[in-house]
Amino acid sequence: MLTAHTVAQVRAAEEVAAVEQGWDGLMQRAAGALVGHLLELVPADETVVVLVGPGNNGGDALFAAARLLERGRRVNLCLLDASKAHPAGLAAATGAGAQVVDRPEGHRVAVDALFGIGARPGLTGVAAEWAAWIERERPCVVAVDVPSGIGVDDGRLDGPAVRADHTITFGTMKPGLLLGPAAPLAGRVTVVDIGLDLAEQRAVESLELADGHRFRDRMVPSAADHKYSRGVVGVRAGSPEYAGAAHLCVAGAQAGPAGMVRFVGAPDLSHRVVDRAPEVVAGAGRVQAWVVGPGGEDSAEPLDAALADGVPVVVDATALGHLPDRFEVDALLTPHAGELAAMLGTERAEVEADPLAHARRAAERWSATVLLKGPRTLVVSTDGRVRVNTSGTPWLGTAGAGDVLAGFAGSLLARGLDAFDAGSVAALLHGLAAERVGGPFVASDIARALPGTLRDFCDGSRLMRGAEDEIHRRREEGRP
Ligand SMILES: NC(=O)C1=CN([C@@H]2O[C@H](COP(=O)(O)OP(=O)(O)OC[C@H]3O[C@@H](n4cnc5c(N)ncnc54)[C@H](O)[C@@H]3O)[C@@H](O)[C@H]2O)[C@H](O)CC1
Ligand SMILES: [K+]
Repeated sequence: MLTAHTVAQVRAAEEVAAVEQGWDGLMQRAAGALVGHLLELVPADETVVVLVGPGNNGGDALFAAARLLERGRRVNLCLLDASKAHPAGLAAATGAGAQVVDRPEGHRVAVDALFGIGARPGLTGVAAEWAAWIERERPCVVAVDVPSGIGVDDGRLDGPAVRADHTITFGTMKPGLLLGPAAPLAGRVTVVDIGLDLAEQRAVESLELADGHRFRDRMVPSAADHKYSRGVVGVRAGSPEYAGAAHLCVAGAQAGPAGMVRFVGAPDLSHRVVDRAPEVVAGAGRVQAWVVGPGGEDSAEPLDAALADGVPVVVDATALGHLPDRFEVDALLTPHAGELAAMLGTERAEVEADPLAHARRAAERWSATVLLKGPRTLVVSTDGRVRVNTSGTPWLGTAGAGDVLAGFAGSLLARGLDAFDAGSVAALLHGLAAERVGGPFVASDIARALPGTLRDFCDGSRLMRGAEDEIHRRREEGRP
């Protein structure tokens, strides 16, 4: 599981680490880690330009520049404000032979050390000009700690920011490297250890395939299980206009760990669902969770009927327009940005600019877990926990993908996961299934890939196969 911490949490952990390592020690450790990655990332014959800001972020990079020069690399410096550049770092870099240049133009590799976690979002003046040069010329950019100018705690963009290919971040991920419009600006992120202890701090989390062991026992049936003990998931989805949504939601529900899918809808739609998926039981009956809304009629009735059962519920699409004042059951709301905007009476662009704040607001407002779909799907619980999903591909922007997701999440809920786990595991596996298929694909392909993805998640077999392959490769190459 990846974890990201806020600026305040990092600052507090730095204070503790500095008692042992000293502030200089911390900075040297950050610089050392940075050098190691730069030596790997930057071709030996390239001259690197380091964009140096006024704080410790610039300091990290100046000490790294000195060490690069000692290793025979060529480094130029662009100083945002020569009078404010970290004095000892600047002395070290220039002492090792770094040249100060006025402009970054002409370089093909840049290190972005303008601002780190001390930054306000949005660059101005010369820093904004240098960010514009990066946009225009697209040099390879390695960002130090964070791409300068992003909203570190929330992933907001408030004006220009640096677009990086790689980010070497210290001690922990930062929320802005994972979520919101800022996340894509970080490129590939590497977390390096500088001795910060954040283990006890609540983090923004991101599940990975390797986290299956946390959920395995709650999903894989035991020898004593039967279809009812595995959980029954009920689906109220589809309409004459959107019959396909019923099929896709059912397909998602069938791909999950529950033992049975029940479908409730108009008689001819029910017949069509059962014709296509003979394992489905049509008609009302006991369920452990409901999925309501995909392609459904714009009416309050399906959600009201589901809520009357008092079991957990996934609420999607049209049902999001008929929410109760507050949920009394464990509920997972699965809007995209447009739907969340409508729920909160705001604009889609507002939600896209600050997804975390809006998802939080809705979770509080309705006392429900909110899964906000997007390139980085967010899951926010009623008690403020946050998970961000990083799996998936842009091919997932395809009709019906959300119907499959809602059904699959419903199956996890029926199996006994709470809404936070069900939503975040569903988003992870939905994205991994998409990666597995490759794309282009249709939503049914995702539903078909989900059972194998779920199995790999639970038994770790793909990981083990990956590790075995790696061991085999190393042996063949005579490596340890
Ligand atoms: N504390 C340590 O010893 C360590 C820090 N590390 C690195 O340091 C940065 C954080 O450094 P800090 O000096 O606190 O802040 P910045 O370098 O990010 O910049 C602060 C400086 O810039 C001004 N400023 C901020 N935003 C803007 C803006 N948008 N436009 C103009 N000016 C801005 C602000 O007022 C300050 O004066 C951290 O990220 C690490 O890279 C290491 O981790 C080692 C330990
Ligand atoms: K930076």
